[in-house]
Amino acid sequence: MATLAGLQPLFSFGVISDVQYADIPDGHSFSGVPRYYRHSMQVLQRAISKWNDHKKLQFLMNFGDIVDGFCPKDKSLITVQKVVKEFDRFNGPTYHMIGNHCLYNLPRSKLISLLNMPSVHDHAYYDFSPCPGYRFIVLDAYEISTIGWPLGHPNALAAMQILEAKNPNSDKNSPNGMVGLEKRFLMFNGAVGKEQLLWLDDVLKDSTKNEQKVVICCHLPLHPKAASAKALLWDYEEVLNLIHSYKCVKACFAGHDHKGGYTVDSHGIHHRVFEAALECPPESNAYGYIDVYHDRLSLIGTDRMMSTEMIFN
Ligand SMILES: Nc1ccn([C@@H]2O[C@H](COP(=O)(O)OP(=O)(O)OC[C@H](O)CO)[C@@H](O)[C@H]2O)c(=O)n1
Repeated sequence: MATLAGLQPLFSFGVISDVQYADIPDGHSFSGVPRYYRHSMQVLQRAISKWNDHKKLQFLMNFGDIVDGFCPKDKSLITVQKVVKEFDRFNGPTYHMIGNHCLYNLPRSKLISLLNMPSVHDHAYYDFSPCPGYRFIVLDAYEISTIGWPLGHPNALAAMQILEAKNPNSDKNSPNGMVGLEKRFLMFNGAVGKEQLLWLDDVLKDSTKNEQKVVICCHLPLHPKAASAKALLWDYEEVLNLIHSYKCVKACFAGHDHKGGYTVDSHGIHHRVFEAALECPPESNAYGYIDVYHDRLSLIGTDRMMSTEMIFN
């Protein structure tokens, strides 16, 4: 059936990021931005109701940081379960990503099962195809990371080596004295690493063979013009070089940089970073849904989540 705007979407899905719920009083970020730890649950509740009312959303994408690092650690498990239970009110599946705050609370293996991630070999990266012409790839931005791995794990050691080489501060969350894009080498960020890049290459090859358009989802932003340097994936350049060697990737979506952002890169790929639910003052919202067409993605945002029309080259 045709609408005023043209054809009906092929499918639609809901988006939300950085709920960072905790049953603790309001606070603020390290740089002083207000954070509403309890209210973020209400943002999610309102989002779920709206998404269910819509009736035609096929699935949800949650861009990570389901729980905040300040959540008392004896409450981590029940807090994550509480937020997952809220997502479960949606009449369809939710695809989750792991964020740094998730890993401050629980080990990754526990998160992978709690978040019901369709992972293979216990990885927090995976892909799925909601319709024959589209493929979604979910990256794990913390595969190489000092957080979330058991003590002495090779991936944690590799991450520490990177931080030692790139960040001169004793507090590796501090960007003091660091310049430009080098500021991304902070402990609250991470990298996808070589193994995941090889997997990504395989999935992009297969998507190309199957003539599928690809949407990449990652907790950490992949493009410096869509986010501040302090929020970027450590190996964002390797990921960009790889996806630029294919023509199938149409959009990259992320969270983590709470103010949100958007750019179209030199290869026509849309990079959209979603505004955080956590930083919505009482009664305001940050969630949306995306209508997917053959030639574009149309984000319809609520309140603080900016609507964005993403037309393909
Ligand atoms: N200069 C800093 C900044 C942060 N920290 C500590 O690092 C932890 C994570 O920081 P937080 O701002 O909570 O991380 P988010 O994932 O919510 O947000 C990402 C950024 O906005 C990206 O730009 C936390 O414990 C901070 O206190 C720090 O020590 N020093």
